[in-house]
Amino acid sequence: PCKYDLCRLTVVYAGRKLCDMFPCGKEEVDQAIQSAHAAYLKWSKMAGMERSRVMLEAARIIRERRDNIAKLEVINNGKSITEAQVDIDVSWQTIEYYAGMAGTLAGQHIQLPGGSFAYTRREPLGVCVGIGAWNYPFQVAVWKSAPALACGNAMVFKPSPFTPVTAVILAEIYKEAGVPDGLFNVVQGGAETGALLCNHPNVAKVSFTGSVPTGKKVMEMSAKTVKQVTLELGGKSPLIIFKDCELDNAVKGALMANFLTQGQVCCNGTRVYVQREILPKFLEEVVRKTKTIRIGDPLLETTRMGALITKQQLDKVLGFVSQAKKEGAKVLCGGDAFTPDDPKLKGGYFMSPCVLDNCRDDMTCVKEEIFGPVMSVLPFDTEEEVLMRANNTTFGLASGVFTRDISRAHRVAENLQAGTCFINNYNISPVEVPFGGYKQSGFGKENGQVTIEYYSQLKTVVVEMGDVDDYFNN
Ligand SMILES: NC(=O)c1ccc[n+]([C@@H]2O[C@H](COP(=O)([O-])OP(=O)(O)OC[C@H]3O[C@@H](n4cnc5c(N)ncnc54)[C@H](O)[C@@H]3O)[C@@H](O)[C@H]2O)c1
Ligand SMILES: C[N+](C)(C)CCCC=O
Repeated sequence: PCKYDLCRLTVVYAGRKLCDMFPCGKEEVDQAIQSAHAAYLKWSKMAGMERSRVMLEAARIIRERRDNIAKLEVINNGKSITEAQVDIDVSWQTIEYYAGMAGTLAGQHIQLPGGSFAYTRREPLGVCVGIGAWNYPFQVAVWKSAPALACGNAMVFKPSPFTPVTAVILAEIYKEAGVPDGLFNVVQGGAETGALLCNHPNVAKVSFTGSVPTGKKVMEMSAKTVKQVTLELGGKSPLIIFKDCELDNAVKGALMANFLTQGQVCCNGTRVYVQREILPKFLEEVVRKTKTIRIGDPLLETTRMGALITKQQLDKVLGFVSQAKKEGAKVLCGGDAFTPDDPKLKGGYFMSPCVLDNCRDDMTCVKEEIFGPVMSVLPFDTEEEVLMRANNTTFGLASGVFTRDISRAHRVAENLQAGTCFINNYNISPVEVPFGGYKQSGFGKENGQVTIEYYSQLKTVVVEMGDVDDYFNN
């Protein structure tokens, strides 16, 4: 019998049981870390170019099996197949990108007096832990493992217990591509398994994606053995739409900022500030487009919105809508549980995407991360005012601005307190571009060249070419 979390976690899809999953306890976590360490000793001694070749093979396999993995991701998570395909494409691109970087990792040569010199070596950290959320299960596992492996580390990854499936597929692919056994290990489980990883003395780093409260706990546990930490946490990001914008793009951008993955996206721009003069037109268009979003079977190519992750999450999101109404918001569309016609989907956790008008900054729906398809719209008058309101939050993951005024766009981007600012689009994050939060949305980055620094450490080697000073006998 397992004493960790629930003895048996039942994973459901469309209200039906998908599989039973047994959370890993201390023994399994120890084994995973031990075997990862053994693999690390081999992998870290390989040349960057050798690691690169193995990673490129993993990317090739993912690309070849893209449609199959995407289907599994839909069943794992409930998002639409077209979104899942993008996630898998982003994933093999990420592995290719860091494979390319593996062969370029290098130090510096520093000339010192008398022919002496120093050099730096960029070295791996050791066994890194990745802990993932459920909204981008495969992609999050890749965003963490690709830079980690490129730098010569091993990784033990724990997916969310709600989406245990596709991280295992990734582990199988890495193995098939030729990484040493144990280099990328998956352990299953929830909070207690996660805590075992964060408290483990042989773990060098934890890269965590999840909520702010859990992120704080991860940081606290990691501090005990001074592990490095990357925290990719939640958000309540502002999207600012000025009256001089190209309205059609701003409306499409607001949908991109709110409704991908059923609104369960960390960087979503859920506080939509619209300049008062264009508010009626914006609302008319955004509601018209929201009402036509096709909700239903996520495995169909025509579907644009699938099911939320759990009944509990659906109830939580519907609760936010009820609370918003009580606090004076007006529901312009959606906000209800949705039952598709297809009988096999009856037990799924579908919801109609919701647009809320009459919102104020002090409302719960405007202050708290909902993590569901709910857009709160707020009017504003001036740039100065909207910047102050947009920044009045403890979160700082992302932000967006729509305007045709190029100076205004860059000035607003400079003054928004967030890790990313999208100008005239939203939720665009190719692998070359660093992604990460400000304030309580976390620290450290994923993607881009800079992430190499979060998975490696710099050793300085100082070389004396002359004699040692006789300082103590002079
Ligand atoms: N910034 C980003 O890149 C990003 C991306 C995706 C999701 N998120 C955030 O994640 C949240 C939603 O995901 P969630 O509900 O899975 O978050 P969560 O914090 O509940 O769980 C995240 C992960 O942490 C594990 N966990 C829970 N308690 C733990 C503990 N005490 N010690 C160690 N691990 C523990 C969970 O099992 C899961 O794997 C949202 O707030 C969202 O904004 C952020
Ligand atoms: C790919 N997106 C849409 C930028 C989401 C990144 C992961 C956050 O939840």
